Amino acid sequence: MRIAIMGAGAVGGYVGAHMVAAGHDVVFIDAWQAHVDAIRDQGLTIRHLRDVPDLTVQAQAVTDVSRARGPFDIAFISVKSYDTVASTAAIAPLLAKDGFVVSLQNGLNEDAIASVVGADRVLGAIASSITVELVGPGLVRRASGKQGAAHTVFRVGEMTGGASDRARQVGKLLELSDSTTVTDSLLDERWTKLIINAMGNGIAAATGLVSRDAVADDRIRGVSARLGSEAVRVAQGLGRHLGEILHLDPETIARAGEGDPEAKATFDAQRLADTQKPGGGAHLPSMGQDIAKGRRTEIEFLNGLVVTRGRELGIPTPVNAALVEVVKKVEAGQVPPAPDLIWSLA
Ligand SMILES: NC(=O)C1=CN([C@@H]2O[C@H](COP(=O)(O)OP(=O)(O)OC[C@H]3O[C@@H](n4cnc5c(N)ncnc54)[C@H](OP(=O)(O)O)[C@@H]3O)[C@@H](O)[C@H]2O)C=CC1
Ligand SMILES: CC(C)(CO)C(=O)C(=O)O
Repeated sequence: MRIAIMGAGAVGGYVGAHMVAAGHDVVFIDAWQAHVDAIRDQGLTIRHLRDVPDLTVQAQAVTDVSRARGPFDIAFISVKSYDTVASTAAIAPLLAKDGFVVSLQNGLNEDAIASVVGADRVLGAIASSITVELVGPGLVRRASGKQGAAHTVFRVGEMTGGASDRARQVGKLLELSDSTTVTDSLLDERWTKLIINAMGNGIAAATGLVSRDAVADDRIRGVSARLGSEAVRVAQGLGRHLGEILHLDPETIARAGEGDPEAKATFDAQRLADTQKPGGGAHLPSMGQDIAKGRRTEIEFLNGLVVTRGRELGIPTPVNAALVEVVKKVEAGQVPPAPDLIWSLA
C-alpha cells in the first residue's frame, strides 16, 4: 500500500510519522522546502507534552508533487481548507485506479475534494482534541500525551455515509497514532467538531490567547457559549445528530448561549474544570497558530460556514458573523490580536 500525505504540517506530519514508524510506504508532499529537507535529512520528530518518548522517522518527502512516484492507494489531504482543491488536483493524477482521498482536516471539505475526484473516492477523518503544532522544520509537538481510551481522537467515515472496508483500512492507519473509530455518519461527526472549532479557533486568532486563558476569562467564555449556541442551532436545523461537545450536551451549550442561567452554570463549571486537567488547554488552536505565523486563516470555512448555513435556514448567527469580521481584520494586519476584540462581542 502506498500513501501520500498532502501537507506535512501539524496533523499530516503527526499521523504520517506514525505510519512510517509502522513500516508503511509514505511520501510527504509539502510546500515548505526547509521542512521537507529536514524530514529527509534529519527526520521528522514527534514530541508529546508528557508520557510518550520522542519519535523520529526519516521519510520520503518532496515539495513538488511531480517528483512523487505514483500510484498512491490513499492520499490524505491535511492542508488548510483553502488549499484543498489545489492539493487534491495535484495528487489526483497519481492515484491508483481504485485509490481514494481522505480529508484529514477541520471544516467540511469533502465536497471540494469530490469536485476533483468524484464522491465515490472520498472519505473524511476528524482529528478531535489532537492539539498539535508544527513548531519548526522537522518538528511536530503535541500539547498532551496520547488520549487512548479516555477520548476517541480519530473518527473516519465515507463521505456518502455508511462504513466500509476502506474506512476500516484508514482507521487502522490512524490507530497507529491514537484511538480511532469508524463512523457511519461522517457528517454528524463533522458538525460536532465544527462546533468545537467555532467556539475556540477564531477566539484564539482574535486574542492570541491559549485555550486555557481564553476559557478562564468570563467575557470570552460567554462569547464562546454564544458562538457554540448559534452553531448548535444551525446543525440541528440541518438535521444533524450531534455528539458530546467539550464534555457537554449540545443542548446545554445552545441554552447557555441563549441565556438560560442553569445551562450557563453547567457550561461554566465544565469549561473551567477542563482547564484544571493535565495539559489543561495550554495550547494555541490552529487558527491562533496561523495568526502567530502571519498565515491565512480558515475562518470562512469554520465560523463563516455556520453563518452561510444559518442564512440558508433562516437561523440567526450574529456572533459568528461578527467574529468572522474581527478575525479578517486581524488576519489583514489592521488590528493586533487582543482580548478586547472578543470582549466587544459580549
Ligand atoms: N493543529 C491542530 O491541532 C489541528 C488541525 N486540524 C486541521 O488540520 C488541517 C491542517 O492543519 P495543520 O496541520 O494544523 O496545519 P499546518 O499549518 O501545520 O500544516 C499545513 C501544511 O500544509 C502545507 N501545505 C499547504 N498547501 C499545500 C499544498 N498545496 N501542497 C502541499 N503542502 C501544502 C503547508 O505548507 P506551507 O505553510 O508552506 O504552505 C503546511 O506545512 C486544517 O484543516 C486544520 O484546521 C484539525 C485538528 C487539530
Ligand atoms: C480542537 C482543536 C483546537 C485542537 O487543536 C483544533 O481542532 C484546532 O486546533 O484546529
